[in-house]
Amino acid sequence: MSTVGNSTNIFWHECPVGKVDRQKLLNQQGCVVWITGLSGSGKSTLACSLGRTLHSRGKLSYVLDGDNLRHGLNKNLGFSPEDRTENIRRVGEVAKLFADAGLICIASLISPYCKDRDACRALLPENFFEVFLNMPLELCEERDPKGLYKLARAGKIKGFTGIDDPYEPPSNCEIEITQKDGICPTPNEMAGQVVSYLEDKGYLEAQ
Ligand SMILES: Nc1ncnc2c1ncn2[C@@H]1O[C@H](COP(=O)(O)OS(=O)(=O)O)[C@@H](OP(=O)(O)O)[C@H]1O
Ligand SMILES: Nc1ncnc2c1ncn2[C@@H]1O[C@H](COP(=O)(O)OP(=O)(O)O)[C@@H](O)[C@H]1O
Repeated sequence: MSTVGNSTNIFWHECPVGKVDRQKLLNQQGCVVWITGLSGSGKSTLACSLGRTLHSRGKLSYVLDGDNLRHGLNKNLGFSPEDRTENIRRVGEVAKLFADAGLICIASLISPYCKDRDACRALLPENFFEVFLNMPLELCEERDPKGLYKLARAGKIKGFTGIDDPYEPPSNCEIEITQKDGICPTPNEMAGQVVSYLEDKGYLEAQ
């Protein structure tokens, strides 16, 4: 019997079919690929390209996209530091469940604070891979596909990441994607970098 947070008198139930059984079924290993970066850095593009590449190789993945989750699970959260922390905490817990289900879970959120990303990593230390989409603010702002940077510069959105809210770059990420000679890798190339990493680590086959 345990007490966890505000939950008292609770019990953990084990099921006879476990993560290893599910991984055998899927011929892959469950993990979390956590993509962090500024708005407009290409997180959703990479997440979709990675999902497509894995799918074409017969690997089961699922994308948890920050913007999308804010339409449902996280619709009661805004962009204050406390709400962003709660947003990341919830997605970290959901990602952990997907990884336990045996899936390659691709989480794609700005996740601007190191401590929040580190807390997610601590939920599954062996199977958490942080991908830093390290694109310059100038490029993200030039892309501005939703016009949000323009609104933030005009003071019409307050607390916008990179403008008047901080983005803390990771110091311990597994994969960093950057421009080379001022050129951004294509979505396919970005996905390829992540797939190669997963393949080298043996995640694309059962244990
Ligand atoms: N103030 C502010 N700052 C940053 N982003 C903002 C803000 N307001 C709205 N948006 C839109 O919300 C998307 C980011 O949601 P996330 O859940 O990834 O953010 S966070 O991780 O909680 O910081 C982000 O999507 P992406 O552009 O895909 O990153 C924006 O479309
Ligand atoms: N590797 C890339 N090369 C060229 N354009 C890109 C690349 N990745 C993303 N983009 C473009 O940049 C914009 C922002 O990408 P998006 O994936 O929506 O970023 P984020 O999810 O980080 O906000 C989109 O218009 C997208 O088509």
